Amino acid sequence: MKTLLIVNENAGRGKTKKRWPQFQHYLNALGIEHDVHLTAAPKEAIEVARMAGADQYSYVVAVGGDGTVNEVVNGIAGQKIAFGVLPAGTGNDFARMLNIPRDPRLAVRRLSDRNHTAVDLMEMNGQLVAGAIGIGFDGAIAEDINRTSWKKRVGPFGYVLSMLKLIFTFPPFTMHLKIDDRSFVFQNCWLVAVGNSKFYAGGMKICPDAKHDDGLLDVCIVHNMSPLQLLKLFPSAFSGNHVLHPNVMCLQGKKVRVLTDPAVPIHGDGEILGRTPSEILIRPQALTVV
Ligand SMILES: Nc1ncnc2c1ncn2[C@@H]1O[C@H](COP(=O)(O)OP(=O)(O)OP(=O)(O)O)[C@@H](O)[C@H]1O
Repeated sequence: MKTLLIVNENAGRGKTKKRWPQFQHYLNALGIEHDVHLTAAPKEAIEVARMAGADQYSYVVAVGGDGTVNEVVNGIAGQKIAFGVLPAGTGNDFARMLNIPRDPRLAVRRLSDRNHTAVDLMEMNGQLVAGAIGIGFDGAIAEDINRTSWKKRVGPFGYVLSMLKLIFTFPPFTMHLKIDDRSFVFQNCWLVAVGNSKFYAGGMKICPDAKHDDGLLDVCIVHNMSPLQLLKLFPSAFSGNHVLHPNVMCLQGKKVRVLTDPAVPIHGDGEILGRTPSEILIRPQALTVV
C-alpha cells in the first residue's frame, strides 16, 4: 500500500519544520513505508494530491493544519485514495473532529492501525470543505486575518483582534436563506455558519450539534443583536452555549442557499471562498479517512 505524506513545514506558525523529524522518527519506528513531498508554496498540496492516484498511492496523508487538510482533500477528490492527517497546524479542527491526537507518537500509531472511517464533506461552488463555512461577519474576519500575515501567526489571538477591529464597522445584512424546500428571511444578520464539524477556529463549537457522518449540514444563524450583545455572546461559542441565545437559530438540511444584500465574504475552514450568493451541498461519506 503506497503512502504519500504531503508536509507543510510552514503550518503551526512555522513550527512544523521542527516537529516533522519527530513524525518521521515514529513513522520509521512503526515501519510505515512512505514517500514525502514538502510543499514549497500555498496551494501546491492540491496539485501534488491530484497526481497521487496516477502515481499509484492508496493513502495520502496531510502533515499540517486545516489549510493543508483542505488542499489535500480537494486534490484527492474523485480518486480511490484514503486520506490521513498528522496534525501539525495551529487550530487542527479536522483532527479534533476525529479525535486524532496531536502527540506525534500517538498520531502516527493511529495512522498505523489502518482503520478506515467515512466522513461527509461539504461542497460550495465546486470546492470541498471538511469543517465549517462562515458567511458574513465570520468571512470578514477570515479576510482580515488572511490580509495581515502576522495575525495568522498569533493563532486564536489574531481571530479575536480581527473581531474587535470589525465588530463596530461591519454592517449587518439582509439574508434570504433556503434550506432544502424551506425559505427564511433574516434582517440584521451578522453571520450564518454551515457546519459539517462542530469545531471551528481552533475549537470554537460554532455548530455544536454537527456530526461529520450524519449526511446533514448544520446551520447556525446569528441575527438582530447589537455589536455589544455579539461581543458578550462570543465567549459562549467555545462551549456551544451561544445557541441558547434567542437571536441564534439552528437548522439542519442537505442543501443550503444563501442570498444576501449586500454581498458578504465567505470562508471555508479559514480559507477565503469568495462572496455570496452561494449554494452549499452535503456530500455524504465522500471521504475515507484512515
Ligand atoms: N511552503 C509553504 N510556504 C508558505 N505557505 C505554505 C507553504 N505550504 C503550504 N502553505 C500554506 O500554509 C497555510 C497554512 O497552513 P495550515 O492551515 O495547514 O496551518 P495552520 O494555519 O497553522 O493551521 P490551522 O489552519 O489548523 O490553524 C496554508 O494555507 C497553505 O496553503
